[in-house]
Amino acid sequence: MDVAVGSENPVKRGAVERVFESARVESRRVESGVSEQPVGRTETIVGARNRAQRSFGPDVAFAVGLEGGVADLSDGERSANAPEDDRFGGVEGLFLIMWAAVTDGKRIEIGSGPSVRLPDPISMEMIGGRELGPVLDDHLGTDRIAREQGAIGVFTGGRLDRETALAQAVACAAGHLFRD
Ligand SMILES: O=P(O)(O)OP(=O)(O)OP(=O)(O)OC[C@H]1O[C@@H](n2cnc3c(O)ncnc32)[C@H](O)[C@@H]1O
Repeated sequence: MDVAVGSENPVKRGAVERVFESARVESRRVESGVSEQPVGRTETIVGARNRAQRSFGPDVAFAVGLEGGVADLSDGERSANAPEDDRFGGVEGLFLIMWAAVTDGKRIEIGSGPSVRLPDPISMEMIGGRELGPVLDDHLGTDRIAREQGAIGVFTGGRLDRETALAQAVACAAGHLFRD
C-alpha cells in the first residue's frame, strides 16, 4: 500500500510510517494554505486537512496531513484573523498543539496528538509573531529541532519526541478509516 504525507519534514513521514506499518510512505511538498505558524485549533486543523487533500492522488490509498500550531486553550479561543496585538486573547499559557488529517479520497478524518504548555519566554516571542521552530532553536542553541525531538521532546524532558507525538495524532485520525 502506498501512502502520501503532505510534508518534507522527516519526522512527519516517520510518524506516518509508524501507523501505516507495511506501507510505502512518500513525502509530497504541498502548501498548507494557512500561516507558517498556525494559531488556534481551527487554523491548525485546516492546515492538516489541506495538506492531506492536496497530497492525495490516484496512486495512493491514503494521504496524511500533519500540522503543528500554538493555541490558547481557554474557551474563548481567538481566531487567526483577530487583531495582531490580540491574537492570544491576553490569556497566559500558550500550548503547542498538533493535528493530523487522513483521507482515502472519499472521507477525511482528523485526530490530535498531545499538547504541551510553552514556557512564558517562548510564548512571548510567539505573541510577537515568530514561528516556534526558529524560536526554540534560538533559545536552545539547536539547529532545526522541529525535524528532531521537537518542542514536545524538550518540554517533556525527552519522555516523548515529536515523531511519537505526531504518530498518536495520525493513529487517532486513521483509526476510523481502518475500522469502518
Ligand atoms: O515542513 P513542514 O511540514 O512545514 O513542517 P514544520 O515542522 O516546519 O511545520 P508545521 O506546520 O508542522 O509547524 C508550524 C511551525 O511550528 C513549528 N513546530 C511545530 N511543532 C514543533 C515542535 O514540536 N518543535 C519545534 N517546532 C515545532 C514548526 O517548526 C513551524 O515553525
